[in-house]
Amino acid sequence: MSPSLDPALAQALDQLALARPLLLASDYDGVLARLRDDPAAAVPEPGVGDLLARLAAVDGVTVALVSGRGVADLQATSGLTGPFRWVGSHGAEFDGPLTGDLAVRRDELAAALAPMVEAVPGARLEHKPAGAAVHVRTAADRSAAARLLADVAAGPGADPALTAKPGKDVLELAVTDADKGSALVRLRDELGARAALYLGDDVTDEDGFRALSPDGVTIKVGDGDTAAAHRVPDLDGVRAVLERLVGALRA
Ligand SMILES: O=P(O)(O)OC[C@H]1O[C@H](O[C@H]2O[C@H](CO)[C@@H](O)[C@H](O)[C@H]2O)[C@H](O)[C@@H](O)[C@@H]1O
Repeated sequence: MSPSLDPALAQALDQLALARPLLLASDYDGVLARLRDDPAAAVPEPGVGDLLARLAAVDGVTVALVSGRGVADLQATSGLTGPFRWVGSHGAEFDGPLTGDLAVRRDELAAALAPMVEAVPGARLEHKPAGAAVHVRTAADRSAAARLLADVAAGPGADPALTAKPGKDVLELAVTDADKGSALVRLRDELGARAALYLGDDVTDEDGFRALSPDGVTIKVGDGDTAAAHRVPDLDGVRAVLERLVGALRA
């Protein structure tokens, strides 16, 4: 059974459910899927895909997945197939895959990062559509892991043409300045949404929380400072939010 929600959040969700058009947006890793050592193993929590599909089937409701992952990776890893809006690469993939003109800078960036990552056992370089991410979750030497992230930030990451996207055991450098906040506002405006919700757990989700404040229902998953108006402790709390919305929308 899902945990009960804070009364203020429950009331905000019930109120939100009355609005049309309505945008329901969520981050993926750490929100809909538990964090794993292997990013390819981060599949949705049981039942979450069904809840999202039920919400997306309601007239006037759009469900959007807004992730740091590339859209192709997000679709393949999640296995989700609902009629969702897919926004990937922290907002850089909005209308489909990125065009080729960014590819050269992205590939040069990955080439510069590769020897730094190879020098730290367990660290991993992820090649992404709009940049490259240095992952240290599986680096056993935590000092070396922290040093690598600091060196990446101070070295290649100091290039003003790049945007740093810090996250959980990861530092991504992106060749665009897209962010989740701008993507959410664009989506909300395109839909003419009268109300919007965003669920997120990580640093890059704060752009989304700030962009939808003060009117949106913004929900931080887990601990830490946040600009979100509400909080749930974990992924069971996320399921409780989705279930509450399904009930309120009678989806
Ligand atoms: O914006 P999100 O949907 O939260 O995506 C953020 C990054 O998620 C992935 O990395 C994170 O999750 C992995 C799987 O649990 C974990 O191994 C890693 O330590 C986390 O940082 C993904 O690999 C990145 O591309 C996303 O940017």
